[in-house]
Amino acid sequence: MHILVVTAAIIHREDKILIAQRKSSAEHGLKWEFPGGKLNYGEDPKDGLRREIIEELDMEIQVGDIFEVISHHYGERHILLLCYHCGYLGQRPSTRDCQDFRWVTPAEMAQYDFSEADVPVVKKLQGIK
Ligand SMILES: Nc1nc2c([nH]c(=O)n2[C@H]2C[C@H](O)[C@@H](COP(=O)(O)OP(=O)(O)OP(=O)(O)O)O2)c(=O)[nH]1
Repeated sequence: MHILVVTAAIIHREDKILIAQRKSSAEHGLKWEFPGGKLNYGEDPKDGLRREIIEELDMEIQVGDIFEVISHHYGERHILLLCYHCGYLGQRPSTRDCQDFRWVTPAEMAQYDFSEADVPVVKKLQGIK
């Protein structure tokens, strides 16, 4: 048994945040999430997050301060989700390793089906934690 460390980016562009939809073939397929992924052994979390955003969206970001840390259990699977505020550097994202993406306001996130672990993150962004 071990904890899976996952980094996720809260990428701000004016009043909107980038959300991504998982591929239908992935676990939690078609759920919406904050883009990111699993941290590799020995990797700095901010470096890992920059790497994941390139792999997923083919885009460079500036990784800032931590926004929230979520400990969540999906059955036997325990994940530690590190969510960082990130700066948008102006590059257009692409669906390199995701189904879709959208720029949405925190209020608009209510219309999307997020992975369970993200629900408290969405609430915090909406200011209703
Ligand atoms: N990236 C990301 N993953 C999340 C979020 N919420 C959440 O429960 N997860 C879960 C889904 C997965 O079980 C795990 C992340 O795995 P992943 O499949 O995205 O990671 P990865 O890109 O490194 O995957 P892979 O190389 O193994 O295909 O964390 C979130 O907001 N962002």
